[in-house]
Amino acid sequence: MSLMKPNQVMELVEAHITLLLPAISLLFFIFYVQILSNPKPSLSKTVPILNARKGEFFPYLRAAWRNTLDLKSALDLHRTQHNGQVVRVPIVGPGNLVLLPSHEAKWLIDQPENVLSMHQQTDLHFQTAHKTVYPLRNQAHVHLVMTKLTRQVGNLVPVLMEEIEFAMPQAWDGTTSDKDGWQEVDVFDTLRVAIGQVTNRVFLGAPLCRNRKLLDAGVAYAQAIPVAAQLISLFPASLRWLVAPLITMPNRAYEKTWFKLTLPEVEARLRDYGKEGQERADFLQWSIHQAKESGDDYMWEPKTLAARVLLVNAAAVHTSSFAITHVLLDLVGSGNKRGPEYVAELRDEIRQVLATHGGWSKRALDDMHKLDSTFRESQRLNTVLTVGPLRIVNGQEGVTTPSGAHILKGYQVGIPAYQMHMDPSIWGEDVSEFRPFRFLANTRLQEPNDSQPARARQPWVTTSQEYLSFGGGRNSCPGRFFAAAELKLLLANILLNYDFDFQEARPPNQWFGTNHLPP
Ligand code: HEM
Repeated sequence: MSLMKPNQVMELVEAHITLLLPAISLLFFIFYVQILSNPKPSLSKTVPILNARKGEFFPYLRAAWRNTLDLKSALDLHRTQHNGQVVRVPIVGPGNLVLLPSHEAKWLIDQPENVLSMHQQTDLHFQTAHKTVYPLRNQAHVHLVMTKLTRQVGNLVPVLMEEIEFAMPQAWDGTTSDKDGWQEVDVFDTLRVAIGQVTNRVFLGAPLCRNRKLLDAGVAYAQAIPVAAQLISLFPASLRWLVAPLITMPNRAYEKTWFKLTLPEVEARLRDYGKEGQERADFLQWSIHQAKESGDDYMWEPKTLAARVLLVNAAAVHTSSFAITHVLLDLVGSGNKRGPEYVAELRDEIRQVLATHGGWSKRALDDMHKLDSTFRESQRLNTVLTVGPLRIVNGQEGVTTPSGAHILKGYQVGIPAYQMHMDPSIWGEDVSEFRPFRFLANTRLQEPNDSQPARARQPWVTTSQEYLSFGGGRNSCPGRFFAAAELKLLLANILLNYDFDFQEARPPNQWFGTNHLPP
């Protein structure tokens, strides 16, 4: 996933303009040649190209241009012109992408790694072989998120709430109120700092999690990874080793800042490891323990440990900042009638559940069904996964999909997740409306003669072949249980402490390539 807002891409580009300018004309040339050379022609003969127009010069290149600028319309074409069948999608970013019919989602997410590989896709997408990220040599952090962090969510609730109560008055400090007492806030820019702080309370502990330079370096790193990866992937494979050290210079700089600020803490923890009373309950400490148990010296190195936290930080902070931004825009943009009703219902639920449970706890969060449904609905409409889950065909002989398409080894396959989330036959005729309580019990509107039993409530973290915001199958987002707890606590805090100037509509999202981002 490339997770940057276009204005942030511009800021990054401006910051490195001296490096980029000399390369830009060369890049265009290489991109042109790469596209025209069409590395795997045998597939394109049998599989139509999405958005290519008959009789046009350079159809592949022009389709790539159109798909990159407006993937949303291209996905509509997939449904209307190609009847949702297998198509090839030239686009800047993923490259060599083949879109499968929505009904093959289950087949896709059920495939084992040796048939369709998620990890090869991540490596290719982020060009990890060219050191866009610090070389960690294994995926131990994914395992730790999936097991230790997820199991600890209940114990972390009080710490998360404490940090939220500390972070929010700083994020929305009220110093720029207008004469009526309202304060206009840039939701994304202010809440990404709060999310970074709260997340790192659990990753690194206090007071380090409140260091603004550290938070900024973490966010800048998360932005630099996909930018560098995309630049590198414009070059032919044989030239990448040459250009990558230049392109990844910003990544090295952010790592350096992160190391400077975190290594003293990491080294102190390593010195104190095993001493009585020094055990901390955070991701860094769990990583140290994991490294010790592994017996692998490289995992035990201070830089490896610090970089592991940095990488999980990159996976966690951006996605969660988008989610909180979207849900607030959805609520506040629900209009002057419905908006206050939704907020009042949510506040009632939060207060009632808190009274029943005597305060914040995991069980209290689990009982806030309306709050949970609000996030699930907002992420249905605003999924970061527009096409996906993406996997790379791994088998030597390629793979044959249930509908009979043979896809060659090395191609990426994905499902039109956004289209699936907007399909009226799944969600009902009001599919494009934000209905925060859609996911309470009896999700599917029950027709009078419907023989199907009504569905049980689906919590936000439940992935399925129809709901793909957190990906799907065994590789779906391992951080979703933590993310859901953190974000629900944050939204509850905001709802209980702030009022909103409701709007008749929310500002539209931005699309660039496969990115689907808040305004
Ligand atoms: C609302 C917030 C979040 C969203 C929407 C989100 C979404 C996703 C998606 C779509 C994927 C790819 C799954 C696939 O291809 O099937 C993913 C992977 C991942 N996410 Fe999240 N994520 C969120 C929060 C987090 C948090 C808080 C963490 C860490 C604590 C995290 C850690 C990861 C990791 C490590 C992976 C890669 C897993 C692997 O390599 O197997 N995510 N996430």
